[in-house]
Amino acid sequence: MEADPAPSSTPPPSSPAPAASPSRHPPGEEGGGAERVEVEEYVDPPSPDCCGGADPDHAPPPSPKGEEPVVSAEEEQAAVAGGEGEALRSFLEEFGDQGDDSLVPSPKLKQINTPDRLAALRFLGGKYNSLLERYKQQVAKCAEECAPRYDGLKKKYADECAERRRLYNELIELRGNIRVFCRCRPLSTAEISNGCSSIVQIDPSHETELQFVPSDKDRKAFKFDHVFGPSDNQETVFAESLPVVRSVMDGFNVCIFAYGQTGTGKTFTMEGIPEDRGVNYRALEELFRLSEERSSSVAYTFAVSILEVYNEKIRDLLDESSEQTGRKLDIKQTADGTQEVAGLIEAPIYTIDGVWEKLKVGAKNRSVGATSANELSSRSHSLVKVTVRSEHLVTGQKWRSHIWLVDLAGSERVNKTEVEGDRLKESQFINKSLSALGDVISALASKNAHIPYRNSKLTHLLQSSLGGDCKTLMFVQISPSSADSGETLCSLNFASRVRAIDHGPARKQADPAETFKLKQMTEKIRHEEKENAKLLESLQLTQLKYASRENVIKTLQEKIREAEQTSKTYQQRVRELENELANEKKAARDTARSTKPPLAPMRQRPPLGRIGNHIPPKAPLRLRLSKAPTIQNKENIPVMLNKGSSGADTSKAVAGKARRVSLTPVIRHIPLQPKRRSSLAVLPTQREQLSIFPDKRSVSRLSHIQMPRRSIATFNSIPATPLAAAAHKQVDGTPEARQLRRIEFSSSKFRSPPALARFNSRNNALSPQQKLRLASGSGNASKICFSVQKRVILGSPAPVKSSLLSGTGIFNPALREKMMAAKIGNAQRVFNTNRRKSVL
Ligand SMILES: Nc1ncnc2c1ncn2[C@@H]1O[C@H](COP(=O)(O)OP(=O)(O)OP(=O)(O)O)[C@@H](O)[C@H]1O
Repeated sequence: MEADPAPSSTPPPSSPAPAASPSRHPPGEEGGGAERVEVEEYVDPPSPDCCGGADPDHAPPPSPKGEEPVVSAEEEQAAVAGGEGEALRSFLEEFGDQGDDSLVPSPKLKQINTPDRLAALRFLGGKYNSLLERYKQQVAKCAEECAPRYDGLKKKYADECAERRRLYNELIELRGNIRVFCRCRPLSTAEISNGCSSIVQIDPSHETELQFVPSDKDRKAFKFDHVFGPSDNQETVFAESLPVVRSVMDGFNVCIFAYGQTGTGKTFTMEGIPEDRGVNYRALEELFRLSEERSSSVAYTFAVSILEVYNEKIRDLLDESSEQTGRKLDIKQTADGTQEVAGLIEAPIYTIDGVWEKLKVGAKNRSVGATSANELSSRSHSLVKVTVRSEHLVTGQKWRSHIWLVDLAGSERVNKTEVEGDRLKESQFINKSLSALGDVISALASKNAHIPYRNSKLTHLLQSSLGGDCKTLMFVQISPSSADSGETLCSLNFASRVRAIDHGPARKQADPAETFKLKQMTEKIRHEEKENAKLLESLQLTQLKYASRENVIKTLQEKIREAEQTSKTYQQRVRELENELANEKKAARDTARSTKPPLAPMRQRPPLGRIGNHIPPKAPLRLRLSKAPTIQNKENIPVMLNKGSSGADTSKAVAGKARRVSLTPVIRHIPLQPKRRSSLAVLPTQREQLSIFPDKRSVSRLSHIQMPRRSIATFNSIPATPLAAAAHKQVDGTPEARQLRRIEFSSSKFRSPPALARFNSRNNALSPQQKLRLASGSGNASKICFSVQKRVILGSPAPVKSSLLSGTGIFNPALREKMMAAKIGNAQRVFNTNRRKSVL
C-alpha cells in the first residue's frame, strides 16, 4: 500500500540537511511491504480534532508540557553514533523536533537505507505509541465530557419513543380496535379455464372500497379498513398490518385472523409459502426486530404455542409425542380474564430461525385434506399464539401480552365441495364453529348482554380477542370468481358486521405477578378506605355530640345569666325594702319617742307579773291607705278594705277607730314575692342558742336553722279574705260592734288564715308580762322582725268562736313558750311557705 506522495505533505526543511552518511545497506533492499504497512497504520489520524497535525499543511501542535519526547536525545545520538546514515540523520533532524503529531511521509522513509531504517522505524514506533496514548486520553476525556449530553439524549430518545407509541396506539384506537382488511386473490388457472369472470372490482385509488358486481345489474359497495387486490403481494399486506403487530410489543393483546370461503387464500395470507412468507412469519420477524431495536431500554422474551381446533377438539401442534391423541386439552379462564389452554406447550424462541422451525412443525402437524375446492384444504382452525414478556430496564415495569395468529378453516358448501365420510364430518364441525363465530359477532355488533362465546371451542378461545380489550385484525378472504359469488357475498356481509362491532379501547396488559401485587395493593387500599370511612363517621358523630353539648352549655350559660340577672333584681329589691324598713323603723322609733314616755330602766320597772292587764298608751296609727294597694302584701301594714253595708269605706272608719299598739320598737315590713313567702324568726342569743341547741354543730350552723313558725307572732288575718269577712260580719254585724274600735296589725304580705287570726281584746289581749317580754327584746330590734298582725277591739268585745282562736298564734301556750325562747334571739327570714303554713 502506497501513501499519497502529496507534495504538500512534505514539510519544508527546518534546518540545512546534514551531510549524508554512507549507507550500509544495499540499494536494492528497500523497505518491505509489511514495514510500510506498519508505518502507514501508525500515521493514520483518527480524527482531525484529535490530531491537528494530520494535515501537513497545518502546523503541528506543540508537545504537551512535561511529556516525554518520543525519541530521547540519547537514543537519537546513539542512533547517529551507531553509524546510521546521512539519510537517517536528515530524517531525524527533519521530523524529530516536529512534535508528536507530525506525519512522516513514506517517500522520506524510503530514502533511508536499510541499516538505518530500523532506527527510523523505532523512532516512528515510539512516536506512534505516544500518539496512541494521547488519543486514548483525549477519547476518555471526550467521553467524560459527552456523558451527560449522551444521557440526556438517551432519555429524550426514550421519551420520544414512548410518545410515538402512545400516539400510534391512539391512532389505532381512533381507527377502531377491530380492523377489517379484505383480500381478494387472483383468479386461479382452473377458474380461468372454466370461463369464470371476476365479480370484484377494486379501484386502486380507493383502497378502502370494493365493488361487488355479480351481474351487470347488481352492484354492491363494501367498505373496509383496507382492500387488497389480486396484485397486492404479501409485503404490502403485512405493511398495513404492522401497526397492529407492533402493539403487542407495547403490552397490548392482539389477534389477527383470516376468514373466508375455502380456497380463497387464508393459509396463503397467514402462513404464506416458503418463497413468499405470510403474516405469521413476518409478524414474528418484526417482533424480533423491535426487540433488538429496543434492547437498550426493554428486555423481551418470546414463547410460541401452536394448536388447532379439529372437530371441536384442541390439539397441540407442537406436541409430537404419541400421547398427543389421548390428551385432552381444555380451555380455562385465568385470573386476569383471559383464556388459556391448560397443558399447552409454550416453546421459548430466541431467534427468527427458531420461530420458523416451530411454524414448520405446526404446519406439518396440522390436519389438512384434499377437497374439490382445495388440494390442501385446512380441515381445522389453526392458532399460533406468541407470548411476549417485557421488562423495562429503567423503570422495572413488567407486562405480558400475546398475539393470536389464526387461520380459520374455510366455510364451504358441503354439496358443492362434494365431501363425504371424514371430510363431511370435518365440514360440519367447521361450519358449526364458523356459525358460532357469526353468532358471537352478531351479538357483539348488536351489543347483546349475553355473548355466546362458549358455543364453540373457537369462539371460547378467542373470547378476549373478539370482545375483550385487545386489538383485532380480520382478513376477509374472497374469491373473485363469478362461480363463488354467493360465498363471497356471505363473507363480505359477515366482514361488514365484524367491522360494525363497537369495540372498547384496548387495555395494556400487565404481568400477572404485577397484577397480583396491584390487586393486593388495591385490596389494602380498599380496606384502609373502609377504616377511614368508619373513623370519619365516628368523628362526625363526636362532632355532633360536641355541638349538641355546646348548645346545652350555651343554654345553661344563658339560664345562669338570667338567674344572675334575677338575683341582681332581687338583691336590688331587698336593698330597697331594707332601706324602706329602716326608714319605717326610724319613723316608728321617732313616733314612739314622741308619744310614749321613755321606759324606766329595767330595775325601776315593776315585774311584768304585777302589771296585770296593762293597756299600753295610745299610739298614733300609721295608716298607709294611700299605699295599701301597692303594698298590700306586706306585713304590719293595716289594710282596711272591708266595706260596710252602707257602702262607705268601712276601713276608713275602722282605721279611725283602730289604735296601733307598738309592741316592739321596730315593725318591719317584709315585702317579698307572693310565691316566696318569708317570715322573720326570732333567733335566740348565743347563750340561749346553747341552751336550745345542745349540739355544737347546730350552733355553728345556726344561720341554717329554721325556727318553727309558732315562734312568729301572728295575730290576725286580712279582713279582706272571705273567711275573715265572715268573722267580721259576726262581730261587726251588730250596731255595738260597729262602734268597736279596731286596731289591726296585719301583714299584707303574710296573711294568716282568717280562722286563726281573729281574737278579741278580752280573750286575746296581750298580758303586760307578754308586752314586757316583747318590749325587752327591743335590744335586738335591728335583728328581730316580727310579722305582727293584731286587731285590738276596743269596748265590749263580741264573742268570738273559740274554734277560731284555740291553739293558734301567740295565744297558743306552746307557741308562747317558743316565743319566749325567741324573744331575744336574732331574726331569721324563713322563706318556706309550707313551713309557715304548718306553723299556722
Ligand atoms: N393472493 C394470492 N396470490 C396468489 N395465489 C394465491 C393467493 N391466495 C391464494 N392463493 C393460492 O390459492 C390456493 C388456495 O389457497 P389457500 O390454501 O391459502 O386457501 P385457504 O383459504 O386456506 O383454503 P382452505 O380453507 O381450504 O384451507 C393456494 O394454492 C394459494 O397459493
